[in-house]
Amino acid sequence: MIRIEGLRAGYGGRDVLAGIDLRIAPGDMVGLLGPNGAGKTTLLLAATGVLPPSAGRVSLAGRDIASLSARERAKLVAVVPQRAESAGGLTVRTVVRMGRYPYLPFLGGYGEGDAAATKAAMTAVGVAHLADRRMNELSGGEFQRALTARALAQDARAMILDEASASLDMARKMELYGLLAARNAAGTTIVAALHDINLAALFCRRLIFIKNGRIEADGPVAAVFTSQTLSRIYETEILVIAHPKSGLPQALAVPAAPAAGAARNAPGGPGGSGGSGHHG
Ligand SMILES: Nc1ncnc2c1ncn2[C@@H]1O[C@H](COP(=O)(O)OP(=O)(O)OP(=O)(O)O)[C@@H](O)[C@H]1O
Repeated sequence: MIRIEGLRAGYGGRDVLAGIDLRIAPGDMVGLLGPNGAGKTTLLLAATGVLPPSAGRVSLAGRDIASLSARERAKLVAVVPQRAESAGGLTVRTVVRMGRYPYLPFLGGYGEGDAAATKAAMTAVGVAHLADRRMNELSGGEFQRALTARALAQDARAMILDEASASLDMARKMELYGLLAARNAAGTTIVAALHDINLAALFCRRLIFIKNGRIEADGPVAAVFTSQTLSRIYETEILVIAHPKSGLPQALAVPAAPAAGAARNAPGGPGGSGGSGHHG
């Protein structure tokens, strides 16, 4: 679905990506992980044709991205960007409906099918009740969900999400990734950059770790989500345990120095089981 060869890209003449080679198969669900400033957003911007590469090439569904029109590209890939665009005074419904533009007939307007797809997308991410609200009057999480609804309405073959869950609470994260997993089961390729490595381990099949503009680890969750790999990539001690319900790996960070709350909050400690918790 997405093929990246020798990709170098960056800003102001300085390359951030040091030559990335990557293939994402149709129907895969991939988590893109790595420390702050690693190059995840840069990779996604270059992979979607927003940031011109300084070297290498990107193809979508077998076609060079540079040869695709904006409409053709939009039918192949829908993007949920990390940086809040200025959607200003536009309503949520208007922004979500913009996802339908690749299907607009020549000189025609939006039809009933577009209205239905817009409504279905807003309902799916739980922003239907905000349809008439302006984008600049939304909370961070609502704003992110509106942009996700726009990408859903776009009904593209792949969805690329850059930190689309960053402002979401735990329940909304589960909802969003459950929704993405359902889309993926229906055939949509999903690539999501995120910092929540545990969320990635629960929902993605393949994890790609980027660090300093290079791929540091890449493989099925069970192969790469290990204490050794995570500790090396994030340069801090990380333990991996099995999720008690699903058995999937989950990470626990270990504070370098005893955490202030450790004694107080430990079972048996003054604030632990049996204690009332907050004393003064
Ligand atoms: N518009 C820009 N102009 C100049 N440098 C930039 C720009 N955007 C990003 N960078 C730099 O490029 C590098 C990679 O940034 P990028 O946003 O791709 O990282 P990231 O892995 O997505 O980080 P994060 O997890 O913090 O979002 C960083 O050093 C960053 O400072």
